[in-house]
Amino acid sequence: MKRQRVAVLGATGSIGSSALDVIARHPQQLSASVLAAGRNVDALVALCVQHRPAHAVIADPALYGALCEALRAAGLSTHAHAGDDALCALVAGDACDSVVAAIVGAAGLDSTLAAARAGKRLLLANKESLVMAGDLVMAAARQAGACILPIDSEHNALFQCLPDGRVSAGVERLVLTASGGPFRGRDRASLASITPAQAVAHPKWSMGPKISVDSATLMNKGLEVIEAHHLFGLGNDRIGVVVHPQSLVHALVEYTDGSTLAQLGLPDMRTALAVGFAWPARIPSGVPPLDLIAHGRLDFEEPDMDTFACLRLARQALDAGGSAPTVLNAANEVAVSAFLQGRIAFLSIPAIVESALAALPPAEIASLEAAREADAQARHHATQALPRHARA
Ligand SMILES: NC(=O)C1=CN([C@@H]2O[C@H](COP(=O)(O)OP(=O)(O)OC[C@H]3O[C@@H](n4cnc5c(N)ncnc54)[C@H](OP(=O)(O)O)[C@@H]3O)[C@@H](O)[C@H]2O)C=CC1
Ligand SMILES: CC(=O)[C@@H](O)[C@H](O)COP(=O)(O)O
Ligand SMILES: [Mn+2]
Repeated sequence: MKRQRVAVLGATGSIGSSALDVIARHPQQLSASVLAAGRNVDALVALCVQHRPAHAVIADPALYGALCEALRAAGLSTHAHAGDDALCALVAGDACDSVVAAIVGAAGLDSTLAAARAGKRLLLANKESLVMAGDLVMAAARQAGACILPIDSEHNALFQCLPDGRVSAGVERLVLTASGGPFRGRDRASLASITPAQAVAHPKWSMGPKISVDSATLMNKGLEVIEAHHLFGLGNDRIGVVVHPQSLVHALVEYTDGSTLAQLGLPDMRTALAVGFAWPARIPSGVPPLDLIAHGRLDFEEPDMDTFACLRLARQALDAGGSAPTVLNAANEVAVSAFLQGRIAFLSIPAIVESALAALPPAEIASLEAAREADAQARHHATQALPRHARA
């Protein structure tokens, strides 16, 4: 494996931390050459002290001075940058060979697209960019010859279970597993008083707050169905979801001959990241092997789409096509953020997403501008809806 210089976008987050852990295990093969974060200068500089990247990027331009000063105070020669344009230029330029796209939300779209357009090895965790503008990202990667390595655990699992990571003749169906989240088995009435702290307490995975809430509403699985559609080119009807509370089987591929191939492993994202860095080779990730005897059992059940309406809404958006998934994603981001701030109730999340989808008919997404416009309209609609859902 050639030594890769890696840009880690979202370095201060959960995926960023797992990626840096794997990189640090392989100093001969991997180095972190660019580290990027949103607003957390202290955490970013602490990572720079540890990993000595050539470049550090803070998204908020108002924090550029603070970043320069903190790097200087730490005695580092790391070059400071600020803003999305600077990040996209670094991602597309000679500073890195591969890019871990792990910024949370639609904020990750431009840098993901920049990596795809520049033909980089793209370790894609930021599922929202595919939901928002999947046709554009996939087309850009195809045109530039960028290799997309799915990092989302289910899609990484599918990639591993498919020959050459692609759907070809003989593949019948893809099946994503879902943990069911912290409220699996609960009825709708019991979800009315859920607090942010309860919603982010994922039973199996340690993740950032936004994706943790998405797992609790099952929106995460809905986003993942759309993500799988773009990555593997199959329709809604050939992408199944099965609840598997142990989170040990990450996804399955059903073949026409009756075979089902599955990928199993402990719920630790370092495995998917190691696959992304090394594929088609394999490198140690720090994750221990799965001891099936110790775990004892694997359970599977149907998802409850009446109680957890977000999965149903995401499937409807995929069927509606055009801007509907973009609207779904943007309205969900606004609603989840308001929920995390304690401004709206847990059950208002699907209500706000549903109302945005109903209010904004699907439009064609033929350009990045069209995706941005649909995203902005949905954010506006969802933001306007917040006062009607305000908690007493
Ligand atoms: N965590 C997981 O196990 C998994 C995550 N994913 C996906 O990976 C992505 C990251 O998730 P996760 O690591 O959990 O999230 P976290 O909340 O833990 O981390 C988010 C990262 O994004 C940065 N960030 C936030 N806003 C901006 C912005 N406007 N511009 C640039 N950077 C920004 C944050 O920087 P700062 O610290 O400065 O705010 C932080 O580094 C998401 O798309 C998620 O869906 C997919 C599968 C599994
Ligand atoms: C680790 C990962 O890939 C997450 O997306 C995970 O799938 C979340 O778990 P849920 O199955 O509860 O959504
Ligand atoms: Mn996932």
